[in-house]
Amino acid sequence: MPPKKKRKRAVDRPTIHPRNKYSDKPPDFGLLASLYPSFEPFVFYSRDGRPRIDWTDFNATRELTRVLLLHDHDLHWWIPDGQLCPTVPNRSNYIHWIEDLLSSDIITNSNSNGDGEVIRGFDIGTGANCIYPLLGASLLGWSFVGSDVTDVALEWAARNVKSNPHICDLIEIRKVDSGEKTSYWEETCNGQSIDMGSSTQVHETEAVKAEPAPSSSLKLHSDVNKSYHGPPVLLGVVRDGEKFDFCMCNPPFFETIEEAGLNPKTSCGGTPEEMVCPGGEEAFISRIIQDSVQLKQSFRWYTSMVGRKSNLKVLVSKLREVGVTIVKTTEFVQGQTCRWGLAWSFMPPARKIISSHVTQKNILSFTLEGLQCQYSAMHVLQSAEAFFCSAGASCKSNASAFYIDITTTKDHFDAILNNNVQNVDEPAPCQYKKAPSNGSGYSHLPSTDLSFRFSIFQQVPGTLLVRGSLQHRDSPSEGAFSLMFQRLEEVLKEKFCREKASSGRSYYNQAR
Ligand SMILES: C[S@@+](CC[C@H](N)C(=O)[O-])C[C@H]1O[C@@H](n2cnc3c(N)ncnc32)[C@H](O)[C@@H]1O
Repeated sequence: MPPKKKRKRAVDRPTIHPRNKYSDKPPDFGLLASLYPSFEPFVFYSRDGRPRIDWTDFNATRELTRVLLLHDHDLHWWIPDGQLCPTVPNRSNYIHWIEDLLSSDIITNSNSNGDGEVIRGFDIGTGANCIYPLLGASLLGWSFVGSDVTDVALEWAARNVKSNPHICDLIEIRKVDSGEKTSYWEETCNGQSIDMGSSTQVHETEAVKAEPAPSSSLKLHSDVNKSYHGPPVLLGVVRDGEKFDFCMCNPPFFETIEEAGLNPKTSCGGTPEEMVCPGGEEAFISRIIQDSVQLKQSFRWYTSMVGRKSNLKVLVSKLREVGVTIVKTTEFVQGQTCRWGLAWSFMPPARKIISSHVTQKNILSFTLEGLQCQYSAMHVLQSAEAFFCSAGASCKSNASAFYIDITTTKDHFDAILNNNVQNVDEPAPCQYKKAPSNGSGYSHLPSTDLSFRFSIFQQVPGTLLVRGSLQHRDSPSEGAFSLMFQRLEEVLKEKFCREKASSGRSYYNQAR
């Protein structure tokens, strides 16, 4: 019997972001107990002499969070009994991942305020604990809007902000109205609550109606998948003209409180309002996606935590359908549990993932960017096959590996290039000149058969890399191959891309 494949243990996986305060040194319960008498009763020593706490005791986990925020982050913090109690090292990982996204050069890297200074984030469902704004503001100086729906969350989030005068100017707590209107409610440093009045923006029902019919085909999925019927999430909460660098969310993961269950090994609290929403996290995050389709570049990055890998897959497919420019995922390992981070953007990419042409003559490639959402790689493969077959070439396709092996003769080339000549406005600066003869009019067409492989690769959602590779290196027919590939690029772009081929005849500038 072959040896069983060993499952990668959680221990082998990176569990903490390298910039996380606790990456080198986990919290020292013994030290904290000696410094904070209120924490001391919760610490006991196991047989190996190591200080421990009872993770099933809500009071112990809450006191640990309180002293960690105080000791390591200079933050004053508290939540009432039963509210969701965050673990500081885990929540910090999400903040640092966003920091990585913001500093990456994948998308245009300008600050939302245009002043290059304060990063502005939106925490969807900040909770009573208000943990992300508190950490983001104290660790990185970011400013936040933290939204929530429940009175207890709004009241305690505001208290937690007010208890920290050094960062309170950076955080606004915003009420999401689940009723007819969305009103804004801010807590200022001196404790005044300000009702900003009714929003002129659409409330939830209207927001749903306002979406264009196919709403980038999210409907396709929502018919079979879960849909959200709750208070507004982003649309109707974000104000007209507001810009953010990112949004983040630790969504209500579960559909029922029974499903949420009680993890017998820990007690982090969590009320039904915090943990549960109809349709669970899939529905909640799908709403964020729907809202992002409307809000587009109002946020540089949209992000959410995802609790289940199966949901992550569904959500990534939804994102592929709505034409985002980039999707990023990460894994957060938290003790024995795994969570995932999902991020997407509608900002233009700052750099090409791969250059649109490669330098080898016998391998050519181009990207199909801005693929219309109703098309997939399979459609492109089929069209390419039709393109070659209609010219009489012999095609052998492998649909599961997304390639076609093609053999063409001089006559096939003639057929393809003849068509090409009719559609090309400017002469291609290559060795093949239009000749005053019959057929394609091209001299130097291959005298022997030409075999090549046409392959398709998904780069990012909405972007395919199309590659053609000649079977024989240093073939004398490279030029003809290149011309034929140009023709194919035109045809595919014309058919599948929002921006048609005429706008990007980049192959003439092919670097060799
Ligand atoms: C799992 S808790 C997360 C709390 C906190 N961010 C954390 O990570 O510990 C989810 C929060 O989302 C809030 N929530 C539910 N629906 C919401 C909505 N439509 N808009 C804003 N917050 C919402 C809940 O009240 C709850 O506080």
